[in-house]
Amino acid sequence: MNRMEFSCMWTIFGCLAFVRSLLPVEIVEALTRWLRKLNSHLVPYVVFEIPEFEGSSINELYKNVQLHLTAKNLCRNARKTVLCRVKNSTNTTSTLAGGEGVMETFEGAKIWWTHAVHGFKTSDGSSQDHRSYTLKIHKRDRDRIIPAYLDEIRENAYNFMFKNREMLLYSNSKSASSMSRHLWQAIHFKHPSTFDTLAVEPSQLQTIKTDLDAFIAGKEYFRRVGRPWKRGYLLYGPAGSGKSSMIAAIANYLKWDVYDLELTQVRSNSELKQLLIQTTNKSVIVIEDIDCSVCFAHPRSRQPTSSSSELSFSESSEQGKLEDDGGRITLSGLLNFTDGLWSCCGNERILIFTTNHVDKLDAALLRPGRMDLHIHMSYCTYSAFKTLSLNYLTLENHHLFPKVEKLIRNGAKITPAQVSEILIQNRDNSDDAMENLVSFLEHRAWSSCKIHPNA
Ligand SMILES: Nc1ncnc2c1ncn2[C@@H]1O[C@H](COP(=O)(O)OP(=O)(O)OP(=O)(O)O)[C@@H](O)[C@H]1O
Repeated sequence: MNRMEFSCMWTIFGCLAFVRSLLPVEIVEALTRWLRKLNSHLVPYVVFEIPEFEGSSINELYKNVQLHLTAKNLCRNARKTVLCRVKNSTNTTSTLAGGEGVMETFEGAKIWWTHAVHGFKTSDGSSQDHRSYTLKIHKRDRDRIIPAYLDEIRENAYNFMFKNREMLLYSNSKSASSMSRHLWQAIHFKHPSTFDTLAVEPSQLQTIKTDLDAFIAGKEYFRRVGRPWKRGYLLYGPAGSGKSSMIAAIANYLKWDVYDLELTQVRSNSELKQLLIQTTNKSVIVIEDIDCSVCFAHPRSRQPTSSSSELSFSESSEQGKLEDDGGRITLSGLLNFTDGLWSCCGNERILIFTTNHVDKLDAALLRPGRMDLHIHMSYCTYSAFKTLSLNYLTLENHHLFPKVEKLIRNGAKITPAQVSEILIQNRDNSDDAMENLVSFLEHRAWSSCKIHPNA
């Protein structure tokens, strides 16, 4: 703008102010209303600014927007992005660079995002950045969209954070409960087992994945049918069939924390209730070897035990009457833990029981609603063996594969743990690994008298 234009502009402003002072207030107000209408007709958008800081505190919404855009991978459409890594994450993510913009649609409305970064000097002379996002939306969509859209942003940001943070493994040790009101102690959970490393039948794996996916997507469904949003799995099978590995794979798949509940350390039903209350949403609660922790087997025929590691009762829970054993946990306490009123104190929890002896468990514990999915972790099948040989030896084929298949199909029992041990010991020589495995299987077949090794 040159000097001439500048002085013209000031002359116009001056004239307008003069005219305004001459007009009656009613006319000024009517004119203002009319000008606003004209403006809204000519510029049909509203713009919201979301600064990084509100005073000296961080504006959570700014962070949420950043994570939301990253989570939805919207930045891929921008010309320039900033690469970063969320704390405790191994994933690299991208966010919008300053001056960049992207567009998304939400419930039919178009929403434009721009990221602004302005450098400025602080009073002590140092330079800092002022960052903000601006959201532009059509005026007609504002009231319809904004509240739900902000909720969506918050939820996406939370889920993204959750997926990228470090997972925790909690345990209820006695020292934890005696020292503080916190009944759980946590360490970082870094188990390497995933659905890709697990050697189980592909169809079984698919069933579990489908069930998990349906569960986590089922918030509205569970609410509509009036059921607490939780799921119970029973993993059963011989020692070394991969029950613990499956739990770790489930937790890694969901990226949920794991609460490893040691029942023998729990002193009463009320402590069990407290432990449940102190678990967080989106967590896997595990009770391993349930048959060894609590004396459930054939309840009516059992005598109460005084052993501190075994908990006793005298009647089946479904009939209602259980022994009041003066402060220790009972079957009814455990059943309440799994599906009583207190079990609904949070959301999105998966409860997993494991046992090597499913036949020893009380039917009350196994019924649907408590244990919704019964997962049989079996001895190693041929396809499970192939997964292990690929994972441990990168071996897709070998002239001894048909022999292994025949031995396994004819009933030679070997657990995935035993197979992996043989493969890991011979990981530098796949021929040795296969020969050792075959002789192990032959020995198994021979000792179980199912087949003769030379058959
Ligand atoms: N199905 C499997 N797939 C891949 N690896 C397995 C599998 N089963 C066992 N393993 C290997 O064997 C080891 C022991 O298995 P895991 O502890 O999961 O078995 P488990 O059934 O829980 O045994 P237990 O009943 O004795 O607790 C694992 O660390 C893993 O390396």
